[in-house]
Amino acid sequence: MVGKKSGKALLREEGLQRTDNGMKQSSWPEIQMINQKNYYTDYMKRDDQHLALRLQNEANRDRMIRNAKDKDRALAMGAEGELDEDESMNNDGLDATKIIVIHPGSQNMRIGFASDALPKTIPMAIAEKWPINESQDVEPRPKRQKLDVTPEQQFGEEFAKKFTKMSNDLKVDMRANKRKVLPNSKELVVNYNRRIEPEKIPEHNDPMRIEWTDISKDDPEDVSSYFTGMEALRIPDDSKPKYKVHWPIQHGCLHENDYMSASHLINDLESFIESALRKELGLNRSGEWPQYSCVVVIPDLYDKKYVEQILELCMKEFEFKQVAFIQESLAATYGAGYSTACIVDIGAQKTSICCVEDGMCIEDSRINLKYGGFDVTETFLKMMLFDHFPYQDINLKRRYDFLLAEELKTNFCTMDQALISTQLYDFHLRAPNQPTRKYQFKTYDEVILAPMGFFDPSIFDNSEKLAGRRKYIERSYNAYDPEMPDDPTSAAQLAILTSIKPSLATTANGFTLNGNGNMDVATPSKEKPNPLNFFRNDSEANGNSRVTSAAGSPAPEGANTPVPSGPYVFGANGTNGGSPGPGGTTFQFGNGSHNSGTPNPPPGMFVDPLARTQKDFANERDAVLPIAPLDIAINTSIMHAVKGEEKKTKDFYGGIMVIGGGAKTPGLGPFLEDRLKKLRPDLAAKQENLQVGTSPREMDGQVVVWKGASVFARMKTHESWVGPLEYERLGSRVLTTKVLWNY
Ligand SMILES: Nc1ncnc2c1ncn2[C@@H]1O[C@H](COP(=O)(O)OP(=O)(O)OP(=O)(O)O)[C@@H](O)[C@H]1O
Repeated sequence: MVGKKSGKALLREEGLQRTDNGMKQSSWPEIQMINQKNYYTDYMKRDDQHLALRLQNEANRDRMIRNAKDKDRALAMGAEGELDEDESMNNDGLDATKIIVIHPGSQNMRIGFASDALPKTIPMAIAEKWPINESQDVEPRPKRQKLDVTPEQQFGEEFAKKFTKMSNDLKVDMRANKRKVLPNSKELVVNYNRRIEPEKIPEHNDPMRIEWTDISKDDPEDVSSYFTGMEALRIPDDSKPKYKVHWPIQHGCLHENDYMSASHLINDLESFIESALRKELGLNRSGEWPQYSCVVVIPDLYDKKYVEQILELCMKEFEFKQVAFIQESLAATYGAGYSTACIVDIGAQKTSICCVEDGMCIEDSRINLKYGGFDVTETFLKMMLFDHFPYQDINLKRRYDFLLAEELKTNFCTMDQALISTQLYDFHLRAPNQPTRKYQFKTYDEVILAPMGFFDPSIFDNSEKLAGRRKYIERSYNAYDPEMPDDPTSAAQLAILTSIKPSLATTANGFTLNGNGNMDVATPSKEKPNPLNFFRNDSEANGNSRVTSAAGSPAPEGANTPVPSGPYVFGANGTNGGSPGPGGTTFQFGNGSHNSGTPNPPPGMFVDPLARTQKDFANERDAVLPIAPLDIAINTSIMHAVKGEEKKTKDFYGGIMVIGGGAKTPGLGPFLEDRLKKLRPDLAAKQENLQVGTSPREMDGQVVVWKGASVFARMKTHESWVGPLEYERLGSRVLTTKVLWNY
């Protein structure tokens, strides 16, 4: 029987093709069928796509066979059940005492076994014999603009103005908070400090005298020997022979500016880790290292070349059994035991912010700012020197002065307004081969204004933070397209950079990103709009001023493109309900930006031939120093994480965790919370909607990342380990299948 379609079915079919007014029913693009004749895919055809899986399966099979054999043996011996799972797992390299966890940092490296409760912390410094030491090599820090002038003049007019303004603003704020403000506190401090002469104490009478590093056992002719950590920092500056201290990592990146060649830098990194393995972990014989697995913590916005370099060191030099990587923020959530949080990690020279949800970093929320606790130390000294600090010769490039300055900052800086009054303190200056000198000095608002730099980073000296970057080590490019930079970037980071350099809002290929994160087609070059118009139209027209003039950040090109100045205001009148869009000044930039940072133009669209290439765009982006007030940066990060979802907004604002050494500044948490509440008054009403906390269970905020990495190291379920066989076959390409995120 020949079937007939029902009337309804016929109508339905017709309806799909046309409607009464002849228009299509859906605006979804029609997807053409793939022509099977010409169809090609390399999915699961390349070695790197299935090698990891194959090796994993082989390992599982071996383990099952081994377990079965063990069970048979146990049965034969009549001891069934005695073999517990943990015991059998020990054979698979998951014995925590055989896993090394390393967290390198700009100032400190943390290292330990995954079984340790706490890591060892070592200053990440290495000293080698050198014709001159570091304080002779570069000018003193804080950088004095003029010498032989009064202390108030030595840092230049701009600093003087800025410091005075911050001082006045603080007074106003303190009065508004009903705190006592005496009119002459500053004069009292200055008058006291300028009169002080140090009291000399003979070294043998100083009970706290420092044991300087004994270099007599180091052969002066042996150029390959070195000291690391505190030993390096305690080598007398005037030693014979002289030593120079290098810091292989600065601002969270390889410190190219400190070296004459890439190989020297990498050698130092290797020597530093090697010395930590020997001295701190007691693994003296290199023959032992292949028995150990290693987990390395890397930044959220890492440089691929850096990760690949570490992988190479671990595989080829240390010959570890296997290596795994974890990102800092993710590790922090493991350490704290949270599944969802906004992690704010204030280190020595970088601050990273990232929203983590269900065990994954939200890629577009990652932000990496180039400031941290070291900037507070330097600024505190600058402010104290300005106020006639009695030890005017202090120089952060001298080892003993650096240690002293860190001590002063840690002991006296606070963000608690209640503690701000004229205070009398003392310190001991201990320098090698000199009598100890005891100084007294007074402080007033310097102790709070220096850490307030986190919220007004133009007070920091940002002038040389990008110096020497990519001097030797090029950025990473896509293996199949050598013109396509492929270091990870994020929409939130780009928003920060764009707020400093608005021309970055135009992507490579000439596409302008609008406030919705969509691309506007570029007009031909002659009529190409000034990129700043984008901001004027979308932001300033809405009454939101934007953009900072963060000191040290390059200004946009062209005299006719002035940087709009003024405070950062994100969100419409500060009440943007978490949805970035044209109404606010939060910008959401394209999807899939983790690859190149800029979306590719949609097919068929006009591409301006004169527009920048992806490489130009990356160059331009890399030339901008990412600096923004901490509260603004957190807001930007969360906005890019939640993409307008109200529940998520509350989850992240309600779970901000500040960690890292810089976050130990007393009063920082409540101060930050207060600032965020002013930025987001819509969330401020309920305490649980906006909360800033530190690491739980009184865990030291400096080690929570390491702790989390050690938890990760002990997990039996993840498949992130890279073994020598995979590395030998695939090289660094193995990371694509082995890390938890898009590599
Ligand atoms: N109690 C404290 N109060 C204030 N600051 C502190 C305190 N303890 C440590 N710091 C500061 O913390 C910083 C070091 O922090 P941390 O060890 O987290 O940095 P890092 O991991 O080496 O750096 P980065 O994250 O930049 O790579 C230093 O600037 C130090 O002065």
